[in-house]
Amino acid sequence: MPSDHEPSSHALPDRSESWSGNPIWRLYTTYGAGRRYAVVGAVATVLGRAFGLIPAFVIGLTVDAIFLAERSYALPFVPDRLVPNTDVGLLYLSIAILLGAAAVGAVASWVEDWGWSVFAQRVQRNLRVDAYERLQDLELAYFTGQRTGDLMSVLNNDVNALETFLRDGLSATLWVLATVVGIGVILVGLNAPLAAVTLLPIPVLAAFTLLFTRLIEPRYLSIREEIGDLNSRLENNVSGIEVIKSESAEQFETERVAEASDAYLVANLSAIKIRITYFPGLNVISGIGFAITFLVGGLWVLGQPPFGLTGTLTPGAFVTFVIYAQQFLWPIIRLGDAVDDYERAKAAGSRVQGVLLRTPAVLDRPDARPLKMIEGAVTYDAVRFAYSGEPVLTDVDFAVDGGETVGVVGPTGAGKSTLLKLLPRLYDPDEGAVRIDGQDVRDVTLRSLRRSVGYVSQEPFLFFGTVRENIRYGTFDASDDEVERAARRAQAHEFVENLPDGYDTMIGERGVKLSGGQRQRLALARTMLKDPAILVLDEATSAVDTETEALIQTQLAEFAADRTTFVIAHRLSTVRTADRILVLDDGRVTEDGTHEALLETEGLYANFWRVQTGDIASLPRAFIERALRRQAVVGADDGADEGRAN
Ligand SMILES: Nc1ncnc2c1ncn2[C@@H]1O[C@H](COP(=O)(O)OP(=O)(O)OP(=O)(O)O)[C@@H](O)[C@H]1O
Repeated sequence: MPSDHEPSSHALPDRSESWSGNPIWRLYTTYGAGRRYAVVGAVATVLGRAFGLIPAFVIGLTVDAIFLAERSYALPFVPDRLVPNTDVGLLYLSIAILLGAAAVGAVASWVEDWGWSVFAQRVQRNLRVDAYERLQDLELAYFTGQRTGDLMSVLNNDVNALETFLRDGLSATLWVLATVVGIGVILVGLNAPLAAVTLLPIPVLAAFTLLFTRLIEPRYLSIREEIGDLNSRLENNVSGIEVIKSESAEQFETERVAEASDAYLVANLSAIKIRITYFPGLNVISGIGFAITFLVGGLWVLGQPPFGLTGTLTPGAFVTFVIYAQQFLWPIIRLGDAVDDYERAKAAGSRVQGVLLRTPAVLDRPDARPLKMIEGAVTYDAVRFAYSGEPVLTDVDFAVDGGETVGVVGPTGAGKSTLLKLLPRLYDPDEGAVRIDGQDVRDVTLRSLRRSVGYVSQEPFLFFGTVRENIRYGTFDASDDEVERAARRAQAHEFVENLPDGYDTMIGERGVKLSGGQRQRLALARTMLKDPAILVLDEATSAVDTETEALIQTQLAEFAADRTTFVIAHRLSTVRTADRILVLDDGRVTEDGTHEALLETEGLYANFWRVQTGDIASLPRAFIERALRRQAVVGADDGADEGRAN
């Protein structure tokens, strides 16, 4: 079995492939590297089946040769000299063959399960790792447009459905084929016309199964969608449990979960109705087939063969026919299961493929080179950007010299975060270009770009793990001393030291045990440890108290002195000392200058300053009216931001 860290032995599927054709086949051709295990499983399946068919044949032979003396005891592939010449000796031989067949069958069954399971588990492992790798390569916009639960269900349920089919479905299909072919060959050898009667239900069963697949396929697709919905709801609620509790929304959420569960139930029931009709249908068809074999064979043994059939049918051969005809039932039910697994796997396969083959909107160009950082000058050149529809940034033009500290301020929703997310290519502009030291960020490798740009967001994400692991995240080779130094600079060291296990304290899945300000300081420490040439602080200290912020500012001033730094802030004291301040309003840079210069301009910045220094009385009427209008718009878009400053 592969270890957890076994490197994939296959290349990731080519994104430029066209995705027509059967998704399971495509996935098999890409991920079937462990098919030698499947081959072992397949050989064991066929061998097990061959030995499983021996008893019915030997019982028939024993009846005819020993009890009725109607034919000689002739075993295929066994020389006559090895066959005893007394009836009791022959009986012992029959029993020995039956026991031997059972023993070989048991060993074959073990090997069969082992081979198919190892094969399917390896496919599952590689497919999941690749699907995850491809998923995380996709652009940020893909994730914001998808629900987490949906993505989780692709990586979990869908990958598992494929594993189930490869483990059980494929082996069952082969098992059925081996059984039908094996029984067919033996029966034709014993009595061809009666064999034709016994095998008659097979085409009928095939047609019935085809009808089943047509009916069930769309239902399985909708089950997959509903389970995605349900997972999303559950995931969302577990993450938002604090809000649910504080808003006493338990009843409301239970109802929403019930609704999603109802939809899943309805989708499942619709498939179940088809499935539970299918299996009895199979039984009825094979039961009728069995009855016909019994009737024709029975009449024949009685010397009255119907339909003008001629020749003789010995009672022993009839017993063999009857046992085999009954044995059809199991393979057919297994076939039903296999078809069922196949349909689920096909629905799952097309969703997994959707992730595997999706081309990221933001990716390295074929000729991308590492970023050559010279002084860290940043230029935005006629940049336009929209998430979808409404433009968020319009004709943004500015140039920042290497080493400058630039404050970015503006009303909520003006596009400040968006503006700076274009720098590490979390999004690409629709028009214009963002350049670092003259190089378009789209022409350099993402890896080198993102190593050079440190982005500390307003709501930092902490991973489940220790404080140390969280600070070291991204700079995995940093020493403990370096981690501590970064924490000191971010004013995090003291509170970390006071945690129960200091730097080794485990923090919750999203750092829930830490305050907002503490989380921000850890995120800041993480970026300081990374030591990027360009630093973007997006409201990175907004949750920190003013006293701690003042301490952070002193450290930051030193840290930012020799690197280009952008500081997005609502609290203007945070950017007051910046070399330059850009004012963004409605997606455009409307003011650009030092704090003093902007105050003199008497524009938006000067009014913000008045608000923050409590000089409300001298605010121009137009500013207040505009702010009220903007609040109405932003409030309609995003109620959470309503109470913010500015
Ligand atoms: N992922 C997204 N998908 C779609 N629209 C978005 C997305 N992120 C932001 N927006 C929209 O883009 C606009 C600008 O958002 P942005 O976060 O850049 O503003 P901001 O100036 O940083 O605001 P704030 O001061 O409130 O943080 C807003 O109207 C917002 O609703």
